[in-house]
Amino acid sequence: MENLVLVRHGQSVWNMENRFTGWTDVDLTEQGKEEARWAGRQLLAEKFEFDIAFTSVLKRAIRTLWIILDEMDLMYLPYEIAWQLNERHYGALQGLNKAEMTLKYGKEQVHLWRRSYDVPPPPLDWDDPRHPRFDPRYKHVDPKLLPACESLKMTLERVLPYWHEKIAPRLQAGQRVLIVAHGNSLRALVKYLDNISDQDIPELNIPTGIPLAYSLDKDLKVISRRYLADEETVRAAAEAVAKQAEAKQQ
Ligand SMILES: O=C(O)[C@H](O)COP(=O)(O)O
Repeated sequence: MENLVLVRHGQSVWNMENRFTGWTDVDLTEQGKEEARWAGRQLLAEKFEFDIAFTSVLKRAIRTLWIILDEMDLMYLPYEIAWQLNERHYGALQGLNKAEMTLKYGKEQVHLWRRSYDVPPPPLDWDDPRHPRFDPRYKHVDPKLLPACESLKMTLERVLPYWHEKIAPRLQAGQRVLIVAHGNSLRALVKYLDNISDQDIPELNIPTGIPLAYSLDKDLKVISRRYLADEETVRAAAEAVAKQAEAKQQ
């Protein structure tokens, strides 16, 4: 039986509006809540059990976790929330429409911002009211660690220490772990778990609301991984994520 399950939050309001979201704290849409319910029912039907869960400090992920736990009758499960599992910070792109940015900056540039390993989006200005240093949920975080934008590499550099310090020890102790996070914080973790190269990572898109189950050995090496949905469903959902930035016909 798999001992680690990753779930990207259900569709959010800005996913629906096709806006770059990053650290903006938008909620789930009704479709997103239904995706979360579906994920919970799938995990229950396949008799998954968990000892602990982890999520970010953003409500779209937290609410997805709550809904999954409710569907599994596991509302008592302990869980930890961590800014280190937040979505990649999309900097000054946050709030802007992905397709409109493709029209403005071109397909290649937007693809680099969304899917490259080490090209960050344009940063927020230091005094931009959206800068995390003004957000009370990060008041206990060293301001030097709070980003004005993040590449996937920068995201991995804050996800991985949290994985090693807080999550890996649970797995090595034999606990079964559920992580509900975001498209790019999970791309970072999957890059590490699956040993995906910097050159290949742009091809990876993670769909919302479909559990990705891993079996890890005692050294946390991947024995197996699978989505809890048929191959065509996963392919189509991942392709839809990739196409979000396609310029709409004017
Ligand atoms: O932050 C966002 O906009 C989304 O959650 C992920 O966006 P992306 O798929 O364009 O990276």
